[in-house]
Amino acid sequence: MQENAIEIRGLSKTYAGRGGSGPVAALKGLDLDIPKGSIFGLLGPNGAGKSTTINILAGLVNKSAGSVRIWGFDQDVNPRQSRAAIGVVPQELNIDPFFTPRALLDVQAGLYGVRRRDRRTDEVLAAVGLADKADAYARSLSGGMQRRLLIAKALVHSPQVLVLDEPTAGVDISLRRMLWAYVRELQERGTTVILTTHYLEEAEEMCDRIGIISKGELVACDDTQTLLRRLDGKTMVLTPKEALPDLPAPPEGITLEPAGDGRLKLHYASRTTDAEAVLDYVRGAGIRIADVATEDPRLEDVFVALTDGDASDTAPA
Ligand SMILES: Nc1ncnc2c1ncn2[C@@H]1O[C@H](COP(=O)(O)OP(=O)(O)OP(=O)(O)O)[C@@H](O)[C@H]1O
Repeated sequence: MQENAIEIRGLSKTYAGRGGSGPVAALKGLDLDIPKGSIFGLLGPNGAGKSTTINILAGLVNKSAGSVRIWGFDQDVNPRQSRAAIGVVPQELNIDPFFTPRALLDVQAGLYGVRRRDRRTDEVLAAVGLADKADAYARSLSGGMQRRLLIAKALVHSPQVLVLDEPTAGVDISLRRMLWAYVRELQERGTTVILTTHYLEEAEEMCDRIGIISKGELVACDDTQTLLRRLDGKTMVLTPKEALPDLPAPPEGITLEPAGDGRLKLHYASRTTDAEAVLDYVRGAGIRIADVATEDPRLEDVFVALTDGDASDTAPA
């Protein structure tokens, strides 16, 4: 049996330049497998190519080169089947204000050729908590409700793969919780979920597997736990009271970096090394502390680290 919900090979996209600027290579030969049944996080800094990838999956953007298989169907060979296998929730709230949720879902079901007797409008609306709004004008729905309606819209044709593009950007905590609970429920019922997010914590909490793209290329792709172990580097920045003495070699798990301005940076992995162990080493070295601060890796730092060579063991060839 086919193991992957999505198989992307050599995917490239070059946009014609906007406003007189030159062409933009948004994707440069992306290879990506997304296993069936997973909640997969597609991460990357602004402009990395996430939306381009998703829009190609959704059939909204034409690729320049490469191949895409969705649920085993090649987009070019079986466009109808591959399109039927995927539902995409866009970033923007683009709902016609004069439709009711029920009408909107009916139109969508029609577009996908779902027969009347097979329609699940009420079930889908109930699942996203909009049963009591089925006949209200969409313009009367709050932003959070509109987002849920977009998810319902992407689900009317019962796709095997659901893609959520930045689903929680600008969404309050309670709605975020609700969305995630629902995404988990979908996964339990067998749907493969792909989401893009800027929030590492969100990816950590939700995703079984994470792919990171940077400048149109995949720079890492791994199980979340494996990836996070590589990303949990912390830095303690220490300002000593006096000039630094000659330092003994640090214990395993701690590396030193003189900051050049008299301060000392100590890098360690918070999952394996306790901050207390770092401080013990500092005190043991006879350093008296005037000030101490810690730095967590930010997503941007992670990308820098991953593109600067140490990702070569997980980056695809
Ligand atoms: N229609 C377009 N025409 C020209 N260039 C585009 C177009 N759409 C995207 N780009 C460019 O392609 C690159 C990738 O953009 P894309 O939107 O896929 O990135 P992203 O990872 O989704 O970013 P973000 O996190 O900001 O949404 C960027 O340099 C962007 O400016």
